[in-house]
Amino acid sequence: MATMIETGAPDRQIFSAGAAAPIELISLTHDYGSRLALDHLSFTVQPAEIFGLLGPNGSGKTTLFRILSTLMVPSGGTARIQGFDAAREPNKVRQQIGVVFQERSLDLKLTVAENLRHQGHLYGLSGSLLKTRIQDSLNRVALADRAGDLVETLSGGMQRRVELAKCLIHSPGLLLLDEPSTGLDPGARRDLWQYLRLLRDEEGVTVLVTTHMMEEAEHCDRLAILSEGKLVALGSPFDLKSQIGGDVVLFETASEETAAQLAGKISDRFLVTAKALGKTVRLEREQGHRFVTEVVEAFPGVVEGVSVSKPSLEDVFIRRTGHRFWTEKTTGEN
Ligand SMILES: Nc1ncnc2c1ncn2[C@@H]1O[C@H](COP(=O)(O)OP(=O)(O)OP(=O)(O)O)[C@@H](O)[C@H]1O
Repeated sequence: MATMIETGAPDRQIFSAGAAAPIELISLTHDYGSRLALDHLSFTVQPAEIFGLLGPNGSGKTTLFRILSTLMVPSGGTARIQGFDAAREPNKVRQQIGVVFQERSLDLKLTVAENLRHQGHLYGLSGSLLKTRIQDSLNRVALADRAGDLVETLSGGMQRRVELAKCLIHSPGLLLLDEPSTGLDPGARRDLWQYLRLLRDEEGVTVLVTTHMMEEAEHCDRLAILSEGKLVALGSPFDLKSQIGGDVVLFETASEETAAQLAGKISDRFLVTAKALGKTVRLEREQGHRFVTEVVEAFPGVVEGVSVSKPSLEDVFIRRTGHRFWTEKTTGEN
């Protein structure tokens, strides 16, 4: 994946030269009364990249998604889509985007083609042009042979692909997908990502996905990681993880108090930054396995469990925010 990003990115940048960015956020802010949901977000999404918005519950993904899809006007700052202001020029923006919401938007009692036909009519398409677009859209998601079937007879994964075909009917350059893998089994997820990559590679479509799943975020070319409405990290999954040196080492202890004490002792003795997260002590270190032995020998009887691993996106989140991606209240959802 990393190699593909490295070789693909320069081409995409050449492709983007001179054109308006698919998405440009300038100090974008939104509050719901006293609650600040988006806090001065600024970043740009490049043409023909799959861009992920990753964040835990309440980080602001849905709020941003609703602003980009013109369902909501931000309280401050600017969101531009292909150069158009999402708040001031919503109709122009809608022509540029295809949106797939989490909730199903298909009519189960109609056929696949009928669903697409209705969508085409909403965009002013008709006659032979609409017919061609329906055919093309279904070809793109490998469902042309199911055009005449009732949607209710398709599997969940196929229905998700019809949603994708539906949002492609007016040939948008930018797709906005809200938690696209929700409810899909692993095989259907793989298929979905394969179609997104095809759209990116063969048609230069830009894709923005929101997700709270690390494994899904790993598929993206670049990510914006949000926490409490703030941008805490921006970059490719590979680069973000590379910024964390060595291994991530976790020591489990019996209590939060023990973890806090152990973190202090490890920091003092070994001159590393060890942090207590609940009952766990976390640190980053080259040669993690060797270091584990040193710590266990130095502080006998305190460590109840150990893990050593390569940095993950969760580690990036912890490094940038100082807390876990999933708090005690939300664990179990991931
Ligand atoms: N209609 C609303 N009224 C008041 N506060 C809201 C409203 N919608 C969202 N919020 C608050 O704004 C913040 C961001 O919420 P948002 O739904 O954008 O997060 P999210 O990242 O999409 O979360 P999730 O993954 O749970 O969908 C949260 O603190 C949430 O409680």
